[in-house]
Amino acid sequence: MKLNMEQKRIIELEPSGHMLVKGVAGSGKTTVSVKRIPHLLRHYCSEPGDNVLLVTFNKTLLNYIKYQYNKVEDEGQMEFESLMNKDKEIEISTIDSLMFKYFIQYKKRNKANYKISDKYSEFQAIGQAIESVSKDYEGIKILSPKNSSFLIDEINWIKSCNIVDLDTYQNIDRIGRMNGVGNTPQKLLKNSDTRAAIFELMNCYDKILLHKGFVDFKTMNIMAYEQAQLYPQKKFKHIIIDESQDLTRVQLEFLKAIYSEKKYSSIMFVADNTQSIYSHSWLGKGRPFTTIGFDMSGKSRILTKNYRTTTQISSAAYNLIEQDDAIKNNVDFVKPSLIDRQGSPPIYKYFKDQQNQLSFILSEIEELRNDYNLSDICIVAREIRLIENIESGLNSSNVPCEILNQNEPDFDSDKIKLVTMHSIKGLEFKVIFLVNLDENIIPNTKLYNSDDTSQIDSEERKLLYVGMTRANELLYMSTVGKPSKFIKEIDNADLRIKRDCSLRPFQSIAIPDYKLTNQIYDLNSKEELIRQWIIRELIEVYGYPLDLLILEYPVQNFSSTGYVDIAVNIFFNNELRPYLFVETKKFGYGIESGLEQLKSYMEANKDVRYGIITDGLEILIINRNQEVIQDIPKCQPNFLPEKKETKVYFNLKNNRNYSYSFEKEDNESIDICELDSELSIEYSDSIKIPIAGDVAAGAPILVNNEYHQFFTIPKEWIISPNDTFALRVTGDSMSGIGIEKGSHVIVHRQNTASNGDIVIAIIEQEATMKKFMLMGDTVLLISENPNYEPIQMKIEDVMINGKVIGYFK
Ligand SMILES: Nc1ncnc2c1ncn2[C@@H]1O[C@H](COP(=O)(O)OP(=O)(O)OP(=O)(O)O)[C@@H](O)[C@H]1O
Repeated sequence: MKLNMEQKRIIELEPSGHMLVKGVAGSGKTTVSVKRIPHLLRHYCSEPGDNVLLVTFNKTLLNYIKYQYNKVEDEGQMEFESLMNKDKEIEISTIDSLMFKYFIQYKKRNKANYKISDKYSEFQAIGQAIESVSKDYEGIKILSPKNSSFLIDEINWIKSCNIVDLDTYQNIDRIGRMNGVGNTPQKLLKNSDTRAAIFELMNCYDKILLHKGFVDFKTMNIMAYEQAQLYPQKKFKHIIIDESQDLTRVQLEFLKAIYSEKKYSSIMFVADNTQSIYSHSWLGKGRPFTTIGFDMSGKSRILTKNYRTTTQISSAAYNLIEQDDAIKNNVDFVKPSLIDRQGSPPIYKYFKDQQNQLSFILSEIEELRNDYNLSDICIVAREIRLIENIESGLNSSNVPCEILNQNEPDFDSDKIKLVTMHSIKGLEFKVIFLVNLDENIIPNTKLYNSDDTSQIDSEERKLLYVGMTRANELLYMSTVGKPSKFIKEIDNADLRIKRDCSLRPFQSIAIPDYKLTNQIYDLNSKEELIRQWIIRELIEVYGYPLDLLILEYPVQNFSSTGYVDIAVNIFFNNELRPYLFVETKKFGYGIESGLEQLKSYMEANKDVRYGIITDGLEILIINRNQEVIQDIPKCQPNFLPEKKETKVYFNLKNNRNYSYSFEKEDNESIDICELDSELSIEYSDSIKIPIAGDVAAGAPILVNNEYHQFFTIPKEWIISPNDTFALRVTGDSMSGIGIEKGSHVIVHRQNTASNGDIVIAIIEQEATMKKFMLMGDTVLLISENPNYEPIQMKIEDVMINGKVIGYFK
């Protein structure tokens, strides 16, 4: 991997206290964090005890980082490996395990043997606390057992923010609240009895837990922080905090407490707020670094290029961010810049039921096995139960798979990995299936309450964004039943209906936008929706002009006539003939029955080359031999009527042949090449020459003066603009030199001629074109066609009207 300039600069930056590295998903934040370690060890850890700590958010990410190191075998990496093993100057740890060690010391110091509470004891404790506190707070509706989840969540939030007194709680902006239950307590107003009651409830709840020998996880964090402040066992000269946007205030303050600030020390926050998916996080909610005592002005670096995913996947994922003002307006928001890594756009599939989704996953995996290892594939869902469903489906079909174990994940095992959206943070796989992107699942509406649904939407949207940006190469997204509202936020043009196919997923079209309505029997039919979608795709994606499409195209099959839903015609040798037949069924109807019909239509028509059958969900494309092909053939220029006309012009001024092309609809744009040369000829100016009429190259006819049509030719080809005109040839007496009936000659008006000139001669008020030859006092007018005899005339009977200076062959 060749690091970019900014990545290199960050890795090699001279440590000078706090700094921030912001970056978009896949921009190399983790890569930079990890590669900075050997640099710090080598150059900025010279004193005994100097050390480096890399903190990650979760265990999977921690193991992933370690795994990445074992995998890479380049020279620098080996050096790093040896550094890692040599001594204890470096520690890579999760924030939880670091804090837990301090909690143990806290317990020892206080001679207490607290255990971390489980969910059951917490719910029991909150029930008792509600009962007790509500006596003193009559009329505070929130103190009800039905709000237990909400209240526990609020207590956890208070502790996460390290709010230790009521006054602070009464006055703090409550950002990022979730309740965890469907029913919804009212807004928690500042300086209210409700807040006072909750604070009291927290104290009571803690006492009840403590009485049973428990502290909850967030209290454990506070105890660890207190221990680190008072008795920091080991301080670190350099701390790098990956995914720092997800940490709570207590966790951040804890890290500050174990940071040893001295000359050339550093604490580097690595963050991407678009990936902040935890409601209790501190910085991810848009709070400035000054709230934790750091002023980041002039101390932040930005990485904008997403190296992980293809341009197509990045663009599709970014649609979600575009919809979210809260994310875009965040001070630390970084807009991704695309790198040119082309690949397939994400594939979006809709399914009626779980079984169909599973069958699709199984059949795709079967295909993918040709190009990928099973360990390259990861299936991701919002909830663990959904992952377990897929796991059991894969197991029943004997497809090796495993739910990624947080503690000892085996990234290499030849098994498909299954993981929740929360745990896939920081990881990446070549192929990702995001399954069950269904209504109520994402956003998880169970988390909604009355006043902060947009906050929850924002968090859930980021979760989907995180999931989408984990894919290196291929991303599948699927829905069972009603799709998540986030799917609509992704531009349909950024999605595809299947692999290696340009067709975009079905989208309904409003009746006023229907095409070819004069050919439709029933505008309201369900089939018409599908037909109009395919018509739009044929035009917009595959480039077929609307006027080549015919609806209800008749096909004669023995004695009966069938009607194909859409026939796409093409021009073949300037003749229209059907090329594609499309049969459509109503949405989700299935394509089996239609396929047989399509095949019979194709057999009955000898011209058609391809057939398509679709019900908006499934699509099958077959060729003439009834073989399945992946994509609909695109419209080719030679399928269309010729727009350009090319003639050969023979210029009698220099005796050279030119290829002369012009647009049929705009004959002023011309293209001229010397014949047999591809190179266009530059000419200084062009001029419009009127077609003055016909000239019979056989029997002479009258030259008239009505100029309706023109030729555009280079000025260099003529003698004088005002004396030049063109005539259409109606006879064949000059065919021997290539002046055929129907072609045109360019004439310079003059009344003299030299021997050998081709002239327009007026004889008895009629024009004729002949070769001029003066013989004494008679003129010979010679045809270039052995069928015609020369005409001999007295010189006074012949009037020369002009000389041919060139002609189109
Ligand atoms: N300069 C580079 N050239 C090529 N690949 C790179 C470069 N920098 C990073 N990558 C690759 O891009 C992918 C993403 O890198 P990394 O995981 O460090 O990004 P990140 O910013 O931490 O992502 P996220 O925040 O989404 O977890 C990795 O596969 C990494 O190897």
